[in-house]
Amino acid sequence: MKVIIASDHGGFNLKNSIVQKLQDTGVDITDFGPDSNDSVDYPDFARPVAEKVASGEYDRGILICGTGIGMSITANKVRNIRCALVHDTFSAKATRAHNDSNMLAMGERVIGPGLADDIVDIWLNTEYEGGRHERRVCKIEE
Ligand SMILES: O=C(CO)[C@H](O)[C@H](O)[C@H](O)COP(=O)(O)O
Repeated sequence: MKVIIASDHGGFNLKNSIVQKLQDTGVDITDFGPDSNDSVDYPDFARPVAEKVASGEYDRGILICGTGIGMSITANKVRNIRCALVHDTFSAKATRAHNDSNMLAMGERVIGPGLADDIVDIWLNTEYEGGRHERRVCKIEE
């Protein structure tokens, strides 16, 4: 699975710690940036990353800002993106199983790195259940 990640300045430290963790566990992770915690505008990172996931260049995308909200709002404007804003492990599992989410957004100012690592691990490793959920996901795309 090919994964791409980006942040703004508000999510810079959490992004780096997630990149390190995923690299250590052998995940194919691409860091889209930024490379410093200088102030940047989250749509400038969310949109291109969402487009790379929507095009199939990457299988999944992870976006981190201060709250995750601006990133998720932006990503969900790209067709075929289902970006879930998640700050708990139950939702991480549910959004993969039920929504087939292909992007994950989190806020560095909301949760700590330990919980974020657990969320990422669950989100990357939970399969979509299909079945009754397929009809609903299709309606989102329509
Ligand atoms: O988009 C956001 C809120 O929905 C993010 O939390 C941003 O990181 C935040 O707005 C950035 O705020 P700052 O005061 O410029 O650091």
